[in-house]
Amino acid sequence: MKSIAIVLDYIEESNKHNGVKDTLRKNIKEVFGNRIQVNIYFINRLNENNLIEDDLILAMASSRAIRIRPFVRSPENIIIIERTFLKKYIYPLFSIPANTDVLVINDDIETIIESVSCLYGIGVKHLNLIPAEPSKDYSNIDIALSPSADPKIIPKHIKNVIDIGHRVLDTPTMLLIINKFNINDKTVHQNLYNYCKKILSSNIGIQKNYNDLFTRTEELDYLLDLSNDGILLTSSDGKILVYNKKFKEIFNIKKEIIGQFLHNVLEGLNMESYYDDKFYNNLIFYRKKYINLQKKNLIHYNKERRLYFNFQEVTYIKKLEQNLSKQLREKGQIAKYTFDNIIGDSDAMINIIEMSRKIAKSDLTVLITGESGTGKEVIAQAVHNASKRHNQPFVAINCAAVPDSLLESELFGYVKGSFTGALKDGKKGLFEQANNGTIFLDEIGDMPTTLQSKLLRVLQERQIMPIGSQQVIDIDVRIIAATHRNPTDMVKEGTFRKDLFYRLNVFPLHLPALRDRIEDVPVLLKHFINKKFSFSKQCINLLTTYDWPGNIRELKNVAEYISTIEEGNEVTLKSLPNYLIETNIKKSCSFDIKNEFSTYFEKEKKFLEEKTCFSTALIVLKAVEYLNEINKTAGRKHLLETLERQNTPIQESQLRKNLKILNKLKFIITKKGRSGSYITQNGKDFLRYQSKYINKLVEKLANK
Ligand SMILES: Nc1ncnc2c1ncn2[C@@H]1O[C@H](COP(=O)(O)OP(=O)(O)OP(=O)(O)O)[C@@H](O)[C@H]1O
Repeated sequence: MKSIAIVLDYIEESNKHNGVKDTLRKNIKEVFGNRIQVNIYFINRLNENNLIEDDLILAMASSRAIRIRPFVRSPENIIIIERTFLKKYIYPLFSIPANTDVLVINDDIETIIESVSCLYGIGVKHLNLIPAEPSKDYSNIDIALSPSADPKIIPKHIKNVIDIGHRVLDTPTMLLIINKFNINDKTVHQNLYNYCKKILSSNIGIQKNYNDLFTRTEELDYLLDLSNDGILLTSSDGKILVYNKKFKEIFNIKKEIIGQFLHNVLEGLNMESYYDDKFYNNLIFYRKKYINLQKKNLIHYNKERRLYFNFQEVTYIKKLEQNLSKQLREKGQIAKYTFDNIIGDSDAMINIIEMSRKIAKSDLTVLITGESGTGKEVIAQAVHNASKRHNQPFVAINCAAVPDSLLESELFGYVKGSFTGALKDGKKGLFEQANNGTIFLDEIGDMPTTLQSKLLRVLQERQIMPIGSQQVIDIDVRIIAATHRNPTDMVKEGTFRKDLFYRLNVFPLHLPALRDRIEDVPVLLKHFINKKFSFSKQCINLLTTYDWPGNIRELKNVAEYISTIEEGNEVTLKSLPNYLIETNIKKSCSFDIKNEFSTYFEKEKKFLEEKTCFSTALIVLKAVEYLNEINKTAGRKHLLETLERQNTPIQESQLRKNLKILNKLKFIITKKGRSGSYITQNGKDFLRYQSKYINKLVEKLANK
C-alpha cells in the first residue's frame, strides 16, 4: 500500500493540531479510501537518523518544504499542498453586509495570513478581512472568523464568532496525488467528483475541467454499461484500459482490473493468442459458459494499436437467435435443409452424408459437383446448419442466373454514386450480407473469368472491396461452391482458373446422378408423395429403369404429378406423366414409338402453329420453366434476359404475345402484379414430349 506523510509544524500540545491533522487525514480517506496510508510527523521531532520513507510527503508551504528536506529519504517526493474551505462554512459569510470589518483569528499569524488570502482567492471579496495580531485593539469590530474557535484567543467583546472550519485539501493537490500514484480507479474519481462538489476551489479552472472530464467519462461509462455485451479495450499487449459492467458480470470478476493484463484476468483461456493483428470470431468455453468472443484491432491516429474485445454469452445469443432467424427468414437468407431432411438409402448417399457431417465441423471451403437436381444446394444448406455458423445468414446465389454485368455488384456491392442506375445509398454485396455465415455460389462454372480472379482474391485475403470504394472490408464467410459441370475439364479447356479451382476444391464432394443410386428412388418417392400409395410392378420397373436426367428435382415433380392425378391408392402406369412412358417404351422397345404417341398434344401443337411461331412458343415456355426451377421470378424482364443469354433473343412484343397464347393453352399461369409466370404440369409434359425437338432447336439457334 502507498503511504503519504503529512508534516505539521509544531509538536502537538493540548490537541492544538488535532483539527488540521484530522481534517487532512479525513480528506485523503474520503477520496482514496483505504488505498493510501497516512502518517503524521511534526517538524521539530524529525531526526536525520530516522528519515521519512513515505512515497509522498505533504508540506504545508514552500518554507516548510525547505525545512523538512534534510529529513526525507527522497526529497523529490515532497509536494506543497494547496488548501481551501468547505462551501458549507463559506456560504453563510455572504449574508454579512458588504464592507463590514471582520476579524480573522487563528493560532499564529502565518496561518491567519494564509486564511485571509485563501478567503479572498475563493471570492469572499465583499468583507474587510482583518488579520488578528495579538497586541492590537479590535474593539470596534464585532464579527470574527475562526476555524478553531478557541475561546482563549478570541477577544471577549466579540460575540459573533463564525466557524469557517479547517482548510481542506484543494482539487489540484488531490489530482497531484492521483497522478503521482498513477491511480486509475473509477471509485477514486467518483469520490473526488463528490468531494469537489463540497469545496470552494481557489483554482476554478482545474476544478471545472476535472468536473467536465469526469461527467463525460461518466456518460461514456453509462453508455458502455447499457450494452448487453461484455466490452473491453486493451493495449496491444493486453493491458486493460476500459471495460464495462457486463464484462465483469460474464466472467464473474469482483476486483478492479484496470491496468492488469487480460491473460492474467482470464486465466486458462490463452488470451495472449488474440493479441496479434488478426480479426477473431470464436466460441469459447469458460466456467460452464459458452461465450462468443470477437476481437478487432483499433488503430488510433497516433498509430497505437488497441484491441477491442466483445463477449456475448451464448444464453443471451440464444434469445437473439429467434429474432435473428426471423429477420433472416424474411430476407430469404436461411438454410432450411438439415441432414435429417436428406433422404437416401444408397451406400453412395450414406457415404456423402457422413462426409458432409465431418466437413460441417470445419470452416473450410467446399466444392460440390454433380448433375443438375442431384441435391447440391440441399447438401450446402445442411452443412451450414450443422456448422457453428448456423445462426448466421446462408446466402445463395446462382452465378448462371445473374447477368455477368450485374454479378460483380451483386457479390461485392457498391458505394453510392458508383455507376448510373446504382441505388442512391449504395448496396451491400452478398458477401457482406453473408458475413459470419455461409455463401453458396451455385453454378460457379458459369462465372466469367474476370470475376473468377476477383473471387480468388476474396478467398485469399478474406476481404472485399465494393465497386467504387477505396476501402476493403474484412469478411468472415464460409464459401461453398457448386457446379453441374466438370471443373477439371473446364480447367483443361482454360475456361476456369486453375488457381481458383485449387482454392475451392479444398473439400470436394461429388453427388452421383440418381440413375447411379437407383435404390434411392422408392424412398424418395415415398418421401415426396404425401398420400399412402402402393406401386404396381410395371410402375416400379419403369421408375427404376428410367434415366432421371433431371435427377431428384425431376423425381419430385413426378411425385407431385402422381399426388395430383391419382385418386385411388395404387400408382399404375396410367398415373405417370406421358413423357416417362414414352421414354421408357423407346428404351425397352426397338420400334419407333413416334406413331403410337403421335396423338399426344396434337391439338395444342396445331393451335400454336396457327397462332404463333411454334419454335418461339417452345423457347418461351422452356425459359419460364427454367426461371421457375431456379426460383427466379419469370417476369418479362428476366425472360428477355434469359432468352438473350441462351442466344435466342426475341422482341418484347413477341414475348407478350407468346405468354398470352401459352396461358390460353394452360401451359403457364401468369399472375397479376410482379410474381411472373408459372409453368403448369401440362406445360411441363408438353415440353418433355417436345424435348428432343427443343434441344435441337436451341442448339441450332445458338450456332446460327
Ligand atoms: N437427398 C435429398 N433428399 C430430399 N430432397 C432432395 C434431396 N436431394 C435433392 N432434393 C430435392 O431436390 C430439389 C433439387 O435439389 P437442389 O436444388 O439441391 O439440386 P442442385 O444439385 O443444387 O440443382 P442445380 O444444379 O440445378 O442447382 C430440391 O428442391 C430438394 O427438395
